[in-house]
Amino acid sequence: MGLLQDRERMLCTLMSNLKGMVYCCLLDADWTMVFVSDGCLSLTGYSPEDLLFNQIVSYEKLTFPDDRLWVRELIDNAAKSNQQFELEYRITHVNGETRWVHESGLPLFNENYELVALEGFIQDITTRKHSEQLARDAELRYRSIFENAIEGIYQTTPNGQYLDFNPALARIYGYGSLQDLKNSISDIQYQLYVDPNKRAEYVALLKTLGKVQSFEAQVYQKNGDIIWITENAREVRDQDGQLLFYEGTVEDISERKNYEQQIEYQATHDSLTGLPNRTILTDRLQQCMSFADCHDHKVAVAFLDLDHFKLINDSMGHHIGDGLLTVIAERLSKCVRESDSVVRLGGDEFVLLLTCLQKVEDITQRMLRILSAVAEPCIVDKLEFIVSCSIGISVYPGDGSDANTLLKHADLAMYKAKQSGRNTFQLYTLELNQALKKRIEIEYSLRHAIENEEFLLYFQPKINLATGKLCGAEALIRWQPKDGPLISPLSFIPVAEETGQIEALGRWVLGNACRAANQFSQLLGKPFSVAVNVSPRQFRHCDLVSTVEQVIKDTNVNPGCLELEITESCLVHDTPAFIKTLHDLKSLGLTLAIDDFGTGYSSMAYLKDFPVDRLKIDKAFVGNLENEPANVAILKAIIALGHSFGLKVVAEGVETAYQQAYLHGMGCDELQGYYFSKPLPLADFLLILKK
Ligand SMILES: Nc1nc2c(ncn2[C@@H]2O[C@@H]3COP(=O)(O)O[C@H]4[C@@H](O)[C@H](n5cnc6c(=O)[nH]c(N)nc65)O[C@@H]4COP(=O)(O)O[C@H]3[C@H]2O)c(=O)[nH]1
Repeated sequence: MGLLQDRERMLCTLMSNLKGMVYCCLLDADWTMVFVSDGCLSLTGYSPEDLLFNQIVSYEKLTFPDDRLWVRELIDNAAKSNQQFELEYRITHVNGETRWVHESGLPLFNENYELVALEGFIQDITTRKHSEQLARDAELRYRSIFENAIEGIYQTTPNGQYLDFNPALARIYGYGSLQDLKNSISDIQYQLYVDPNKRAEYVALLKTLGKVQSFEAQVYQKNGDIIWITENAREVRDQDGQLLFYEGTVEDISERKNYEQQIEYQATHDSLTGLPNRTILTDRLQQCMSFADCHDHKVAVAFLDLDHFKLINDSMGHHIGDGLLTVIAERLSKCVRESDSVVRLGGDEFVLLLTCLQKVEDITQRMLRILSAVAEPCIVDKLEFIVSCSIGISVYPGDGSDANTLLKHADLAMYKAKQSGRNTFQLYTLELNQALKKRIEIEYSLRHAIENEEFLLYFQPKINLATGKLCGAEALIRWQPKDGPLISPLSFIPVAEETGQIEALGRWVLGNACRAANQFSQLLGKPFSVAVNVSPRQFRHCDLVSTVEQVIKDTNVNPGCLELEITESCLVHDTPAFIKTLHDLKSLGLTLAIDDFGTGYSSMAYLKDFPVDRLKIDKAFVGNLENEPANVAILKAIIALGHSFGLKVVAEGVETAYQQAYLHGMGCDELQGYYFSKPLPLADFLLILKK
């Protein structure tokens, strides 16, 4: 008995603590409750007494009106077939709120198997229902985003099969439908990615970082077109950390990529010729060097500069210059192999990177081909031009281990090729480097020397053979650096010529020679002539006539005491302008001499057109008079030629009594040479004059 009471009490406790209502009801129209547990209050808001026997409210009333019909139908059917039932529906709480409930119950029969009541349990599931609703709403919302997103969204297996994707993905990849894409791509790595390694990279990133961001790659569209995409993706794992799939988004960035590529192309290529420009030269060369290292090859860096291009550009106009450059660029591109590069540095300078060379000798053939390709006639604007080029070559690894050194050495060699007469190529050598370094040093210090007036004039006497007396002097420049030995003009005049520094230097010489002539004339009490060397560049580039005129004015020299020595090579340009310059100079009252006669083209024609007074026979013909009988014939011919044009003939470089006597015998007018005196500093020369 005690045990039974205990069980009843335990059941009562259990029922009153249940979160829900235990009930027993009749199957009438009100679902009249004959028993409800204490849970009634929290479920409905009514106390059990209010609901029992429909005291205040019936359960039928509490059932949400829209649900009443189907709830009854379902329970009736279950009861009739003696089955347990479970259902979820709504009730109205006493406070007016609608609550979701879950009911499970079963029919009760009496001993005559007549259905008499229902027994069961009703639980408030509003919170769960809300969560489910929220989840459904969210699912709907996200589905809509998924379906309508502009970005492609996908889930794939780690080994590259699609699990799910949205319409945008199919659209981006050029497929007509989701199904189309699903049927077509079964291996993303090899069917989609242009470079399958990219997919491997993507998977590796996901494995190490768990995600990829802004991962850019090229993929094939259905029709074979290639597009650029960017992907963001992550790994999705289950609660145990097992990898389920990859999930990510795809954006078509072809437009941006194409634009970037276009910008990059413009930045790295020359707009005129379409060749790569200097911005990528170092990188390219670096790549070639690394490749050469791996394959034990050599790389040639050929620095190519067109000869006299500036002249064509300036005289014919830039459109002709541009046309020529385009033609040459095409020819150069055709002369090289696919693995080689042709870069336009700017202006008329190109650099060729020749790869896969086994030995330096291979370069010669290729350079000869380039020289002759460039020298083919070019037709631009229906005009025919013939241009040549000079090429300097350095070879990796022998001539430098980094890009800058190789380029610098190729440039130096090119400079040498220009010096060697152009239309040729020159390989870089160590000696060349040293010589050019020296030359650059001279060029650099010459600039300061001009500013600091580190120059001196030496004077070498000229002897009149008829009288045996001093008849003039040649002014010869010397460079006396502050803390160094005297430098010969042979070292720095050619540099000054090339760099244009000769113009300032020439003005300095002219001024000082005129002042010296004044000094000498004053000392002797009669005009004394000083000869000055005028370089070819002075003739070509500056207004020589007005410079000389100005110097004569400034120094107040007697123009008859100034002689200008022009080298024979200058005279070859017998253009009307050049002849006019000679006449204009002559009209200033000075005298003109042709220097180094016999070493140039010695065109006799110019002797009759040019208003010159003297021929100076080059010392090469005098020096070997004793041993070279041929020189005798030449000397005789030159002297006769000069005299036949009414010119005085001067022989330079007389070093022996024999030479002096011989030249005397041949009728030479004046002599100059170490036999009489070396060139002397001003003070020493004044001493000779005084004697
Ligand atoms: N072996 C030998 N040499 C003799 C003898 N007599 C004279 N000489 C040298 O022969 C050169 C003659 O000058 P150049 O032919 O005009 O050749 C000159 C000239 O072309 C150039 N030069 C010198 N001064 C000037 C200048 O003020 N302006 C320009 N533009 N060039 C200059 O530099 C060249 C060399 O000048 P320097 O060294 O002074 O050399 C001078 C002179 O010292 C001799 O008996 N034997």
